[in-house]
Amino acid sequence: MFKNLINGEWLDGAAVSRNINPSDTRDLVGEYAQADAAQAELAITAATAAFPAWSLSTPQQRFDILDAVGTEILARRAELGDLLAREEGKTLPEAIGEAGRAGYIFKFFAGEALRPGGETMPSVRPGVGVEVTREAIGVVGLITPWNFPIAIPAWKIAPALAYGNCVVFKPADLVPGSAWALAEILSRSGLPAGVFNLVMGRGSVVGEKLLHDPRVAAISFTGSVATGQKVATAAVARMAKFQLEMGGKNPMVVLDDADLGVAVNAAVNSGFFSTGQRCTASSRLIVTEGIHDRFVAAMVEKMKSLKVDDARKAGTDIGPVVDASQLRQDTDYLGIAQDEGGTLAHGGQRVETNADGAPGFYLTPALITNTTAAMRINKEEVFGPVVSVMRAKNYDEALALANDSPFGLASGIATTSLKHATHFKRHAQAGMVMVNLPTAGVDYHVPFGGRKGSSYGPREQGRHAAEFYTTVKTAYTQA
Ligand SMILES: NC(=O)C1=CN([C@@H]2O[C@H](COP(=O)(O)OP(=O)(O)OC[C@H]3O[C@@H](n4cnc5c(N)ncnc54)[C@H](OP(=O)(O)O)[C@@H]3O)[C@@H](O)[C@H]2O)C=CC1
Ligand SMILES: O=C(O)CCC(=O)C(=O)O
Repeated sequence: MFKNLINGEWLDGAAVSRNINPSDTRDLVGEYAQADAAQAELAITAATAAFPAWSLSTPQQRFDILDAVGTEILARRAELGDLLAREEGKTLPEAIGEAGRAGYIFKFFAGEALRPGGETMPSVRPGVGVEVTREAIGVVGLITPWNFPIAIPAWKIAPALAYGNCVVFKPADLVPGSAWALAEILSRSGLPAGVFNLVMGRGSVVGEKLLHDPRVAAISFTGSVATGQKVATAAVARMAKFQLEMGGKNPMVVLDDADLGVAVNAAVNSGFFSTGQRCTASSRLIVTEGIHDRFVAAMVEKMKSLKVDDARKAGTDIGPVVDASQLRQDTDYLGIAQDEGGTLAHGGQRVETNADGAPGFYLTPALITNTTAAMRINKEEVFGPVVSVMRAKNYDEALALANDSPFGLASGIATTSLKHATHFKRHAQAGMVMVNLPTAGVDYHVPFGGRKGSSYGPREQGRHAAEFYTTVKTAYTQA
């Protein structure tokens, strides 16, 4: 049984959760502790007690710890990637890549611990000096989703610690394995007891405790819009700082002048890789008249070559959906899209067993054509390997359709026109814009986040992470 880490000790939970491999549902990855509210309370108490000393730790101490954690993750990325692929279902190369990304994130924020910055300036009053510095905010509650079981925890935990905060980390119940492995590395890193706490357990129990405890100064959340709204309501009620990364309905515009191969590769990658379970996935393809039919035909040809199989098997392009509930959501939307008048051009078949006969949550990637902006398939996040195509008369209509969404995370365009690429970068209503690239698969050293219903609060990742994990102090001194 894998236990929770609270105040430097490994503790049994109040219950046990079974971590199941979605590629083969007979395979039990492990049994993991599930905390109750009392155990979450213990973790918050430990983090609160550890904060005064940790917030005053030196940049060297923080650098050494975070750098060592990054080094170990990178050295073990194949093993950590294997565990990740086994519990979440993304392919082994994707999972190893994600583990590597987590390692580099720790190294990036190790460096940031050495670059605290600050400003000094004269006051407008004679003889007075002004210093502007950043300080840690306190205990932060980190609530993460299942689709990036090690990278998202890393990009919340590493900056939190780098800037001197103490952490209570609640991973998604579906993927405790990667979270536990990361916590185990952190437990040997030299962090004082209580600075980092792992509290595996249900969102409705542990997550809710973090939202409502007045000692938790800030909440960083990634997950669904519905839960994000709960986080916001609870945090505002007690004036806690919060940051939300939620859904996307990311468009990719394909213009007549696009390189067909580039456009198809970008659309297949960002629509279907990681089984479409990325908030940055391109789920709306907006294609201009002159290339529409050639593009759809090339997409279908490419999709025929995609191998849907066990996530850890060599040659698999698309692993299973994460669980039965997400699979139901995906197939429900396939039905909704067709009922609304869309055409299932390819895929969308439920596959009960993989090539070796193992039962899993397999679904072949689906392309739905003849859709319009009014359809639910173009408004609501599916979070699976389901992509729709809309026709546009020209660039202007394509841009308008791309921006016609309650979400605004990532937006892409495939074009060889510098004029259109430049205009799109300026006018796409999204936090991230990609030209001739997939909308998914972002760098780890630059800001990540969106607009409208996708995100709320300061950006994550890169140097911008300091905005959330620190608070600004302005000090005046009369000489
Ligand atoms: N933007 C993104 O990256 C993601 C978007 N999604 C979207 O969300 C849909 C549903 O996925 P799901 O996993 O249910 O997403 P949730 O928003 O329910 O889960 C995200 C995290 O929030 C926790 N949580 C759940 N309820 C609460 C609560 N009341 N208070 C505090 N924390 C809570 C979850 O815990 P627990 O796991 O224990 O329930 C998990 O750790 C997907 O189909 C997809 O559309 C999902 C994942 C990532
Ligand atoms: O596309 C990426 O690299 C990141 C996606 C992500 O963070 C998410 O899906 O939650």
